[in-house]
Amino acid sequence: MFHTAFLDLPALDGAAGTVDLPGSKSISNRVLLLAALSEGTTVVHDLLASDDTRVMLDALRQIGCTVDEAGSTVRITGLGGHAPRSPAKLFMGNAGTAMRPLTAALALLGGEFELSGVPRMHERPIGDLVQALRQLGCLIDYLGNDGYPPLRIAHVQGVPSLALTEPIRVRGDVSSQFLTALLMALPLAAGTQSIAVEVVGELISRPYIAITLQLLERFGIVVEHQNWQRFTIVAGSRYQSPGSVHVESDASSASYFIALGALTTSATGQKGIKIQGVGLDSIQGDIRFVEAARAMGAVVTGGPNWLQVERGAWPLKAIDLDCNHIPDAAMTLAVMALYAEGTTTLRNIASWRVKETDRIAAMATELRKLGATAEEGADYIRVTPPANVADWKAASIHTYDDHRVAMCFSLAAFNPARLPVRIEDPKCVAKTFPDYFEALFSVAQVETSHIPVICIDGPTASGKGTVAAAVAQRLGYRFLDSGAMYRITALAALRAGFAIDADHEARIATLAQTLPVRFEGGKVWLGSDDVTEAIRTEEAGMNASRVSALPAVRTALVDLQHSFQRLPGLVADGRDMGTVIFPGAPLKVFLTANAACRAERRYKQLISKGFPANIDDLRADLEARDARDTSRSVAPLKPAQDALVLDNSDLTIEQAVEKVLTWWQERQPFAASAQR
Ligand SMILES: Nc1ncnc2c1ncn2[C@@H]1O[C@H](COP(=O)(O)OP(=O)(O)OP(=O)(O)O)[C@@H](O)[C@H]1O
Ligand SMILES: Nc1ccn([C@H]2C[C@H](O)[C@@H](COP(=O)(O)O)O2)c(=O)n1
Repeated sequence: MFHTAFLDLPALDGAAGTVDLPGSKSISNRVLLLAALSEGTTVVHDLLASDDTRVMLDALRQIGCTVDEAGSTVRITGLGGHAPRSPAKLFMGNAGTAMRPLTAALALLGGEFELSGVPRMHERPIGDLVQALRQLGCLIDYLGNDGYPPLRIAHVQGVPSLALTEPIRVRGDVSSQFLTALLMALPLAAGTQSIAVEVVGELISRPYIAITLQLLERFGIVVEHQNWQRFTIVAGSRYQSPGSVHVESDASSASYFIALGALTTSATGQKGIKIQGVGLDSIQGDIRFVEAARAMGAVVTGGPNWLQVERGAWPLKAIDLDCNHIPDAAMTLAVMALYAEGTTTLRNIASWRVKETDRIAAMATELRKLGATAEEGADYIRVTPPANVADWKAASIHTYDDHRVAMCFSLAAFNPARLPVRIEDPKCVAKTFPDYFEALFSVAQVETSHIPVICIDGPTASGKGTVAAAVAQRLGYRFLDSGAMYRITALAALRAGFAIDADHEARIATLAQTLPVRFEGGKVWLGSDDVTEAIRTEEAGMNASRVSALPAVRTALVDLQHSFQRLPGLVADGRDMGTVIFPGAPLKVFLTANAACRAERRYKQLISKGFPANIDDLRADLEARDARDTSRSVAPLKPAQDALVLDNSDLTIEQAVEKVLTWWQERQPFAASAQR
């Protein structure tokens, strides 16, 4: 996951390949709650690991369920008729799929609970559910504003006596989660009598209710319904664990990759995008996004657990669609509309206004930043793409702590104007798809020379490794420590019994070409040996300097260094990054510091690691190393012609990092809007 303040996506050319999607959020949280209410142990396979499932799991532990996690498999031993542990304060984050059903279940189970969330959760309505529960006889207080969380459930005496003879009435036109919450909780009270729930107003997002009914059935609860307006929980209903449940992949998450298949082709001739984990027979309503994508031109085929998507009509066809049945996935259509001929209208999406953010306003605002025309109404959005290629703009997309805004706007990186797109706060995707951008990059195609590189070259101990690593971390870019390649080569050569000299040049070069080197978890591996420490000694640095003067060795290491230039970008540190390895890099920094300063830094560095050191010897060594590195015949250490020189003798590390980031920022087309 990218924890950076923003993530810059360079213009992407195409996409092809296979993606495995994470589990469905809707199914995951429903299954967790049903398992918690059941008797016995349920093993849940392929559970989504995300912010929303995390808050549900934490809450279930707090109320007394046993929860054992092993990767994506979770074993839950439910309450099975026992009282939940109380009192308890439960934090629900921004997870509507946890807040609403838990409120209903705990209100019926009895006990004292406070349920709260992030500030946005406290703006998301829950009044209609609370009203329905109060109608039943549950005691629930608002702790902030009426109609909104945080809430207090106040059944100190345990299970409340409930008024079940009359049908329970609940509004269906604000959020279908209110009805889902009641349907999942009411079987707790349906021992001797049937319980009826009547929907007031039109039921929105009906497919989500269908998921609820299907999962209830798997847990032994039969619910009959008449025309989706009246639901009856049959008397004698009891939650029974099915033993194990597999969570299918998230159909809403699939929408980004279905869109990707529809709007891209592959330079390598591969055919489209294959999506694994969810198929045309999915129980999730958002699978009907496939119909909308087909209407826009996508060619979609599929089987029980997979989808294959290829570009069909191009440009895409504009559509006018009632999206009530696919409220979440429909956001992806708004971005696909950027690639359509004409105006796309998405209707009946009033629920967008009470989701993680006001999604209608958010989508309209951000689409306009890209150069599109976006008109918003109370329950619709109308999108007309930029009139010409030249009308596209490089935008910094604000994401409103809304995972879907972040994910669907990543698709704007395929714009015909070849402009980069900045996604602010990319970690918001953690709500449902923590590794979304990694999955996107695994199938996205871009000519390597278009992947941005920042080069930081300079003499030894100037701080370039430290600064380069920090810049890479701030941008979410990969990091290449090219000096490590030479250090490892020297070590491997000595271990193979080769002296580091011209006589052994060819053999060392052959060795370098096939180095079994891996950089993993902050460690450097040579085959199965952890050489992290061994390559960091002063002696190893001097040997690296010697080996790096052999032209054939330099040539042998070129491909390995180039292989680091991958999405979303690279920061490379060394001696010849800007002059030889990445001569087209848009930013080249030559980082220096005076010799006294560098010797002192190295001295402190070694002493802090417990290595003995002498500052005069260190200075003599680094000057000798500088002399060899600058005077060798191939790729000598020197600033590239277009490099910016930064003497950081009097700068702190953070100041040097900020300077490089400022230079980088000045080169970005969306510099101004990123300052928000
Ligand atoms: N601006 C700075 N102020 C103070 N200390 C710094 C500064 N920059 C780097 N250092 C410290 O100097 C030491 C050497 O830095 P670093 O290892 O990044 O240098 P380098 O140029 O990559 O060296 P080499 O080429 O030998 O690998 C580190 O301990 C680092 O924390
Ligand atoms: N791009 C590079 C990187 C390193 N070297 C050589 C010269 C250095 O003295 C030696 C060790 O580098 P360090 O880890 O200290 O950065 O490797 C080079 O020639 N070209």
